[in-house]
Amino acid sequence: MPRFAANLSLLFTEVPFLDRFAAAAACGFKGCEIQFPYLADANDVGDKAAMAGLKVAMFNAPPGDWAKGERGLAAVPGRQDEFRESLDLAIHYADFLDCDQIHIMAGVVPEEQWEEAFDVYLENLAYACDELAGEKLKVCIEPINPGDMPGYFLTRPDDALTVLDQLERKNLFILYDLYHAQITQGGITDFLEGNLDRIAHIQVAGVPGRNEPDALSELNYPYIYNLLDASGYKGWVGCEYKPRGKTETGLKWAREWLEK
Ligand SMILES: O=C(O)[C@@H](O)C(=O)CO
Ligand SMILES: [Mg+2]
Repeated sequence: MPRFAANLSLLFTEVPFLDRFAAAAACGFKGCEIQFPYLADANDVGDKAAMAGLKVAMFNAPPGDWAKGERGLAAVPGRQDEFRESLDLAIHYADFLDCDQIHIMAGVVPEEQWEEAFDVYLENLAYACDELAGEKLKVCIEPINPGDMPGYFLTRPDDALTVLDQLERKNLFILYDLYHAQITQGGITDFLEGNLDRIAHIQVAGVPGRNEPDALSELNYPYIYNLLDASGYKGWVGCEYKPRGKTETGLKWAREWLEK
C-alpha cells in the first residue's frame, strides 16, 4: 500500500501553514512534504509535524528569489557561493524537521548558457551530495515540465539519469514527479520498473490540470500504485496537486489508502 505524503504547500490551504499538519493528520495522512518551509521557524515546523504524528518526507532547498522568477540555484552560473550557503539553511531545517531527503532545484537558465550551466550543475550537485552525505541526507533532483516552469534547466527524467550516472554519488536520487514526467517524457511504468532503485521520492497529480490524481486523469494511478507495491517501493508518494475545491472534499480518491 503506498505511503501518501500530503503536500502542505498545495493542500489544506484553507488553514494557515502551521495548522495544516493537524488538518492532514485528521484526514489520515501519516506523512507530509513541504515545498519551502522557510517562512516558518524550523523548530515550530518540526514541532507541528511531530505533534501531528507526520513524517516530513521531503522539502526543497532554498530556491533563490522566487518572487523574481528564480527556481533554484544549482545550475545557475555565477551563483555558486549563494548555492553553497543555501545548503546550510536546508541542513538546519532537515535537522529540525527530521527529514532525510532534500530536493535541490536546478534553476531557470537561458538556453545560450546551458553548456556552462551543465558543468555548474554537476559541480554544485557533487558538492551538495558530499556535504549532505556527512549529515546522512539524500539529495534529490526533479525533472519539471517547461509548461509549468518555463526555462527550468532539468525537464526530462532521462536527463536526470544522465546526471546520476555522471556524478556516481550514493546519496543522489531522482524525485520522480509523475505529473511532470507524463508531460515531458511519458513511459511512466517503464521508467519506474527500470529505475526504482534510483528514485527516492514520487509525487502525483492529475494530468492534465494538476488536480486530484483521480479518474479524470489520463494516468491510471491505481495501476501505478499496485506496480509500486509489487516492485517493493519503500519511499513516499507526495500528493502535490491543486485541489479542485476543498482539500478534504477532494480526498475521495485516497479514501482506501488513508488510515482514519
Ligand atoms: O513539482 C513541483 O513543482 C515541485 O515538486 C517543486 O519542487 C518545485 O516547485
Ligand atoms: Mg513536484
